[in-house]
Amino acid sequence: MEQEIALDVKDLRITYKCLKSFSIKQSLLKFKKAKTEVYEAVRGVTFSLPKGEILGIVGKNGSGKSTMLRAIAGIFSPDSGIIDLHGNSVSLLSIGVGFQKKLTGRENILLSGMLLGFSEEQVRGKMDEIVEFANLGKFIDMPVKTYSSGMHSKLAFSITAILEADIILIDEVLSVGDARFKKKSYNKMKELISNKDRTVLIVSHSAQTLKELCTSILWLHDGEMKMLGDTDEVLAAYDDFMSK
Ligand SMILES: Nc1ncnc2c1ncn2[C@@H]1O[C@H](COP(=O)(O)OP(=O)(O)OP(=O)(O)O)[C@@H](O)[C@H]1O
Repeated sequence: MEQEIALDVKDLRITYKCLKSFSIKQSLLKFKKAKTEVYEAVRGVTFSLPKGEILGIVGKNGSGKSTMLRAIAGIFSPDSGIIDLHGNSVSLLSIGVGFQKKLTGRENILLSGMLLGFSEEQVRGKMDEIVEFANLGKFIDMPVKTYSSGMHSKLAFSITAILEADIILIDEVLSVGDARFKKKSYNKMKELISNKDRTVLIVSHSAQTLKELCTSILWLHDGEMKMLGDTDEVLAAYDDFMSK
């Protein structure tokens, strides 16, 4: 029987446009416009992920891992290429992804949940479970700007983990939080992954985590695909490359 595909990524290209460093004084004097510099962070990435697979993504710093996950999550559009979610819901678990700082944790749960595509009723129905998992005490009713980075990621993790999208994107988040939360989130992650209908993409620098969780690995290098395949094989080649 043919495997059902959860996610197709075809010839994905993502560029960042930044202002070239220039002197404001000079450009004002010469009436020159600041030039933009284009940087291709993801170049021609193509893969298909069957439903239920857990794909690990490795690559040295700056190789395009987070950029690719953010595009798959729909946070920004690629310059070209196709991301086909085959009708699946997707959510990104990442430390850097923003909450509304002036709103409380509880208000952010509602907002984030609805941004993920859940109805207000669905999010309210899961509210107590999310609040309990996040275990932030009185901080849950305080503005997120008062949170430490660990508390921030606890809230982010709890929202994504309890609301359970079809495709979950995890960006290095398992390595943050205090020891107790780390263990709890790791176990929750394993529980989520054990659902055969759920498809997961995990960016991590921990070979041990990837070995334990993943069914295959994609290695990105300078925005391009260097290798895609069996977990042990790709991790061994990557380890060899990084230790040179
Ligand atoms: N907002 C941005 N503007 C300009 N360039 C950016 C921006 N964000 C990332 N980049 C560049 O794009 C490239 C890919 O960055 P990305 O964060 O996707 O890499 P990564 O593989 O996730 O790295 P890391 O392992 O350090 O988290 C890097 O060279 C980075 O400097």
